[in-house]
Amino acid sequence: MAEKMPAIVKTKPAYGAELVEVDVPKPGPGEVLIKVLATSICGTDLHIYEWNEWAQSRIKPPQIMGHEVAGEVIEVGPGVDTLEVGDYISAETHIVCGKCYACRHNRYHVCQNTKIFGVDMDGVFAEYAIVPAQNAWKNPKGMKPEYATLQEPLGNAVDTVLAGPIAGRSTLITGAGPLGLLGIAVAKASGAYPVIVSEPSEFRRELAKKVGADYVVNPFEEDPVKFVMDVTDGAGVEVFLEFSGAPKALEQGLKATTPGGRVSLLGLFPRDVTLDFNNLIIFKALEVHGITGRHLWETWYTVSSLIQSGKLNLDPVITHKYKGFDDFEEAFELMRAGKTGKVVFFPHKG
Ligand SMILES: NC(=O)c1ccc[n+]([C@@H]2O[C@H](COP(=O)([O-])OP(=O)(O)OC[C@H]3O[C@@H](n4cnc5c(N)ncnc54)[C@H](O)[C@@H]3O)[C@@H](O)[C@H]2O)c1
Ligand SMILES: C[C@@H](O)[C@H](N)C(=O)O
Ligand SMILES: [Zn+2]
Ligand SMILES: [Zn+2]
Repeated sequence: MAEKMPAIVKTKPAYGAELVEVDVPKPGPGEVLIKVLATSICGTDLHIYEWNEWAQSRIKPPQIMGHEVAGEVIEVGPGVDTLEVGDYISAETHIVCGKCYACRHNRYHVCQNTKIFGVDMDGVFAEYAIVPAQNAWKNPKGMKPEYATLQEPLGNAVDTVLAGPIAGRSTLITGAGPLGLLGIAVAKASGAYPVIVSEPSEFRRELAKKVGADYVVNPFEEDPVKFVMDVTDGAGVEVFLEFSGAPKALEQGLKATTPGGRVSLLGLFPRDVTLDFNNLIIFKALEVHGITGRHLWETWYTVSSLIQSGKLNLDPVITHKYKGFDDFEEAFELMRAGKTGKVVFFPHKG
């Protein structure tokens, strides 16, 4: 096996990243080495690439980027008895402590000592990568690598959409970025109707329709609250799923939700948000959920089954596929410009 490999590395504390030759790592105790078959870009990778305030406070270059992955185990480190060479895996990115109050209540998704690979340590934008065995998820052999790598963000979408009843429920999704698009796919596969999507980008509204949205609205040109009221005969939606992180979308979504309805919030807001809590949440008796990460490991079972059911319309979500990493800068710039859904790399060119 090769001793060196190309990897997308955050080399400096500045905008961008570099494609460099690095050593193929050796798995330590409790780790496995995988051959990366597919890996996809997350919004968090973009923040690291752009070197925003959050990245500056958390990332310690030089570091291999990336955390969404599908790969084959090619070497097993000391003490690993749950995996063997040839296993086809994806990975939960949150490395949890198992010891804190949250973990001891089986709330691993909110472990207070969470570390994330590709964020707090080297990641998977490389031909080979290390995965902690405790974070590996075994995939069925037949699952396409381009779907298997999407399971981690799909887990975010599944926890958002399935935080309450969804079948047959009128649903508003704000934001059709990569996560919102996955949310649309999950909502449609789960029987939501009608699914109304509010998204300012025309490109992404078109993608939303391809994935299965029943209605789309441009919130910068039309009032999405009036739009929802018209579609729902004045009732408002039963379910509001926030995937944009835009404060305005949150307010509009709350206004468009029917009294007694359910609100699940995944988008991260860039600043504190001011809201009329009394009229928008309390007097409407809304059920509000904050969503983070994935439930371990219930969410992974659901995601894997949804993919295997064939009911998730993922192909339109994957807008860009790259063999190798040579064009990684183009991929990141397209994503920055909002001209993509999910972007998938297949690191091995052969
Ligand atoms: N809670 C978690 O665990 C978790 C995990 C992953 C991502 N996230 C967050 O989820 C959100 C979605 O992720 P993404 O990668 O799809 O982000 P993204 O920035 O690519 O997508 C956001 C979309 O919202 C749209 N938008 C902007 N203003 C809007 C408005 N007023 N109304 C409706 N839509 C509007 C944008 O055009 C864009 O298409 C982000 O805020 C991200 O930080 C949270
Ligand atoms: C790291 C972050 O981007 C990851 N997708 C999560 O769910 O937490
Ligand atoms: Zn991520
Ligand atoms: Zn913990």
